[in-house]
Amino acid sequence: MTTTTTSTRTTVLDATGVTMRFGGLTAVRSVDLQVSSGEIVGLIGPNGAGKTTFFNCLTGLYVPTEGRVSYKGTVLPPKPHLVTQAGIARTFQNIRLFSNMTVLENVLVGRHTRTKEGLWSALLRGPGFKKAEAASHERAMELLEFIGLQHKADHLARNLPYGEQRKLEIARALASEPGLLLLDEPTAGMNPQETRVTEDLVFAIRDQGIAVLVIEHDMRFIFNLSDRVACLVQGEKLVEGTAEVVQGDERVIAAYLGTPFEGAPGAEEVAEVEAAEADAHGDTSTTGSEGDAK
Ligand SMILES: Nc1ncnc2c1ncn2[C@@H]1O[C@H](COP(=O)(O)OP(=O)(O)OP(=O)(O)O)[C@@H](O)[C@H]1O
Repeated sequence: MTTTTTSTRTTVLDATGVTMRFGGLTAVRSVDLQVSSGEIVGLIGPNGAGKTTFFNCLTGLYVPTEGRVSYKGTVLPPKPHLVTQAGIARTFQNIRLFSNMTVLENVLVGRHTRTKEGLWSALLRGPGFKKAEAASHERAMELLEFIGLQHKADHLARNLPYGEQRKLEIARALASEPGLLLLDEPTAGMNPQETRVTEDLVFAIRDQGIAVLVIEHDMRFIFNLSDRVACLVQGEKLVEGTAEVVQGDERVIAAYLGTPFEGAPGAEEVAEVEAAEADAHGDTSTTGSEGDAK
């Protein structure tokens, strides 16, 4: 359902009650998240909180055990290529470039969901195909210019420095002309200078009308960047709000420091396990544990 959230903004992504279980482990538990056009939303949480699993549910890599994911009012089919076709593109935590292809070819690969020319047209290399090929090439070069890598168009991807490989992944994702871009730890492994450049790049992407949802562990980066931040802890959304709200929430601080807090996700289960362990050791006291809420 596409709803107007402010005067001009519309809901691009609407995830409702998304739950993902792997056997006995609930990696994501009943998470709701909306992203509107023109917005940058940050997704934070300690290691293992379920952030990437949630991304995988949004992009069709996983079929959520429960819940629903809609893009611009249409429920998404759980197939990655159909999700890309619908308008959601992503990058991965671990860079997934075609290392033996050139920089330009990597971006061209990202355009395949937007080229209409079929197999026969490609094999016969007719005028329709040549025209489409030229248009794709032009668009790919524009994107390389946008990320500042046009001068390396014919370099092999594997020869790029790490920071540039991350940028190339973003260009490849943009080549599919998304309305929503999901970035999974875009500054991982970057130095502070590269991180600043990436921050400007994400703002520029947003200014082109693309909504952005970004997972990051670099708190300065995420709080500078995001209009709104959601924090996952043990698969549950603990809090969502502006940088000030989330930064000031004691539960978020506690979750990062591993300090237990009242009502923490999983706290009941931890208490049960502790009680069972204490019973097994013939100890009647269940207190005294300094274990975290994980
Ligand atoms: N395919 C899978 N099968 C079984 N368990 C999984 C699978 N994928 C993720 N998990 C588990 O789900 C939980 C959440 O993992 P996930 O990678 O989503 O966390 P994360 O918040 O992205 O962590 P990080 O910040 O370290 O990347 C972890 O306990 C992880 O081991």
